[in-house]
Amino acid sequence: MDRYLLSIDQGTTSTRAVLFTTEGAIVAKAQSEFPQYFPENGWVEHDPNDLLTTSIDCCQRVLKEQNIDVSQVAAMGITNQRETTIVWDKNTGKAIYNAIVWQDRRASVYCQQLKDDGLEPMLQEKTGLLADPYFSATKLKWVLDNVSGARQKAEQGDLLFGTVDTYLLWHLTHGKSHKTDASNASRTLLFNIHTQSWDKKLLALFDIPECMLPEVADSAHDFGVSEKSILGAEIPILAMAGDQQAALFGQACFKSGMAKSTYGTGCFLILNTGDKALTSKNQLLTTVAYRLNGKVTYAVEGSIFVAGAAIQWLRDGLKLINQADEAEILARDTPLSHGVYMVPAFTGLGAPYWDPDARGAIFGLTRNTGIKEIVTAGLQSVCYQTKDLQKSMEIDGVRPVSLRVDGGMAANAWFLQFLADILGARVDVPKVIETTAQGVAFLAGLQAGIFTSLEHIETAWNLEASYDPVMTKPERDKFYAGWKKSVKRVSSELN
Ligand SMILES: Nc1ncnc2c1ncn2[C@@H]1O[C@H](COP(=O)(O)OP(=O)(O)O)[C@@H](O)[C@H]1O
Ligand SMILES: O=P(O)(O)OC[C@H](O)CO
Repeated sequence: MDRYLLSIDQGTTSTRAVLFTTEGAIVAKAQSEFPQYFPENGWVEHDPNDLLTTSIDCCQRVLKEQNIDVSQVAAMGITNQRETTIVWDKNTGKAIYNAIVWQDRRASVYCQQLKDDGLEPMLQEKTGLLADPYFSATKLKWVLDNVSGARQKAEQGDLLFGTVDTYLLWHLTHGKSHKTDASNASRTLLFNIHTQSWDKKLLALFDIPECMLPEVADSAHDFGVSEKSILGAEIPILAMAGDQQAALFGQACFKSGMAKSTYGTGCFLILNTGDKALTSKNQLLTTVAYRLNGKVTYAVEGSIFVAGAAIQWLRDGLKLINQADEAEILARDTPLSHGVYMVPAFTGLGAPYWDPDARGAIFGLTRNTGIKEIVTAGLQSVCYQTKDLQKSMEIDGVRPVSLRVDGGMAANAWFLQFLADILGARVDVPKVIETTAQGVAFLAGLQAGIFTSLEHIETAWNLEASYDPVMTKPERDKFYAGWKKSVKRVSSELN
């Protein structure tokens, strides 16, 4: 009887369940979108129940459509949008407030205060992160400070905190397992990445009761079993990882110097630095890539908040295109000398600028500017932002030996060629671009003994296409100089 690995990939705009063979090939997938809530300017929320029900529904659909008996699923893994913060009552399982999404900027004033108080170097030293509202701690503090009765209940031990992995695990195991993995913990601003434990000084700073926090485990670990009533039989949950780290794993970037960049709603470039936790002097993040048998592999990360979302905005906001893939047709028909720059700082700027109050702009408009120039500038903005990250990594003394890409925008060949040109580096696309789901399936397979080693997993990664740079250096430098000038002009310091 065939056996399978099942992944839940709970993302920012949709949830997927992906079923893999025990060799790591995709058998089938199911996907569901859910509502986004924007209660105030800069706030982004999800209903936690939507995240749970879409996860269960996608698993049920994928198994049913393939007519697969649940007992054939050897193991499952959970990967998730990171940092998004949920607090729930452990007696009822009900969240006391909506999930506060990673993009949410409500804590920006508080974060500025942390910077003004000179606390950012200490935060960076312990956690590898910065004083930015992106991370969980300041969102969790907001819930405890603003939801009536929350702090008292938390102190009594009645409330639990989790990122989305933890929330799903707790519900799938009917409250039996309150755990996270080290890659997710490393995004909270509460976790000391050197000691691999919740940091007492940070818990005191943010005023977070330790009893709310999950136990932190390896990324491949026996997290519990899903309750029989949910999917028809118990399935061992053998892996959890933040989605970007899971993609690094799915891209088989196991050696120091290997990097991947995922182009979904945002873009996240992660470079494996092996057993060294590099402290960036250039505003990049240091993060746990994965932890196996207690051994931590670290990474540096550049996070860009708006990548594919810029194309979505051109489609849904400005209605300049009907479908995302039209962007490629328009770009192919646009001379590179068009002179338009778009800076999609819709929710501020992430790495390396970390300017939560910057807002977007389009520069260089003339009477000749039309739809195709603006759409092309949208695609190019994502390449320039990747260049910013590459430059920052170089200043920090690390240079990707190769860049493996994935995510929705990796379907756009024009974009990938311009990316290779602007980076002056080769860009590789794998055959399976569901690398996030694949990464956590690999991790679950490792724990189940289906994959015997990282070398074994490497054999399951296959190249689909490579893009080599053809642009000259003077041209590349000229385009990039135009971007740097534009990005300076959206800085919040000027507003
Ligand atoms: N051919 C394309 N060209 C440019 N952008 C695209 C293309 N296809 C999809 N996208 C963008 O990719 C994003 C979807 O990617 P996906 O990896 O599914 O995102 P997420 O997991 O963050 O929801 C959307 O923002 C969409 O605008
Ligand atoms: O849901 P995604 O794929 O946009 O990823 C979100 C990131 O994990 C946020 O840090």
